[in-house]
Amino acid sequence: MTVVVDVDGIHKSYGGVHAVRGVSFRLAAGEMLALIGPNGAGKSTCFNMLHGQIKPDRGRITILGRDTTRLDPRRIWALGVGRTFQITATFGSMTVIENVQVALVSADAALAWRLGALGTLKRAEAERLLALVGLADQAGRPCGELAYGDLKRLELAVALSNDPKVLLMDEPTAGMAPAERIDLMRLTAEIARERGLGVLFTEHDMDVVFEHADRIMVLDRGNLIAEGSPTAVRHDPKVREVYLGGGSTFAAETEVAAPAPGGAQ
Ligand SMILES: Nc1ncnc2c1ncn2[C@@H]1O[C@H](COP(=O)(O)OP(=O)(O)OP(=O)(O)O)[C@@H](O)[C@H]1O
Repeated sequence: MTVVVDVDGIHKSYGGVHAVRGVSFRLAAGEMLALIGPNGAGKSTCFNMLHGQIKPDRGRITILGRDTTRLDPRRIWALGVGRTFQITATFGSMTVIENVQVALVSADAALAWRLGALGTLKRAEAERLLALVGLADQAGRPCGELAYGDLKRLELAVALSNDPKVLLMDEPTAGMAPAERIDLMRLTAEIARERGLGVLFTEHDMDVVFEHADRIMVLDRGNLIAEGSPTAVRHDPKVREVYLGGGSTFAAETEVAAPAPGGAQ
């Protein structure tokens, strides 16, 4: 097993709030690893530490063999870490393919686009990425006209533009219709397996999690309370307690204890 991310005892507090308490885990190449937990469990804080937006108070993060604990997001991205956002971050006034071209050539290309000179720059590579995510026929449309599900696919293409070995997806399917969610994560899982890409994702939709994660980690109030296969996590008493025993805050997520239709067993 090739370990692409190795997290060792990371902590983060905000004043008196212990957002993340001593979390450790590993992500392997080609693995789909889900990080779940109720609201406020610490998922976003973990993500933000992994991609460098915030620094842990303690602990160590190693990505692709490099200590990234104190690196800024740009340096982490340059190592081969792709990222998608909860809220899509595309340029609405550019065409679909221009968004990917800009990602492929980064800062210089944004200037080229403003000068109207993006032209054929990285066009073939951008076309390949659009084909990979099923958007080849949308390439010339203004990005602002895309349906939300297609925007999410475009974001995936943009995230893959630096040929990452690690992909961090913070609630990738937020705001999507249920069928689109399953499609996006199926596509992501296929790409992950083909390219040996390690994918860490947070997700509130338990059908998506149980259908597509190879392994699931459960956070509760900053602590990693369970970790294992979807079957093991589904039957873990601590997880059931967190999702079912905690009262109304967890009501929206009670599906965790119910068999996911067609989900992994
Ligand atoms: N910048 C901040 N300042 C103060 N407290 C914060 C900050 N960011 C997060 N917290 C607190 O840390 C805890 C963990 O928050 P975090 O956003 O990581 O949880 P989460 O699992 O991602 O929640 P959600 O599912 O609602 O996005 C919460 O109690 C939150 O209020």
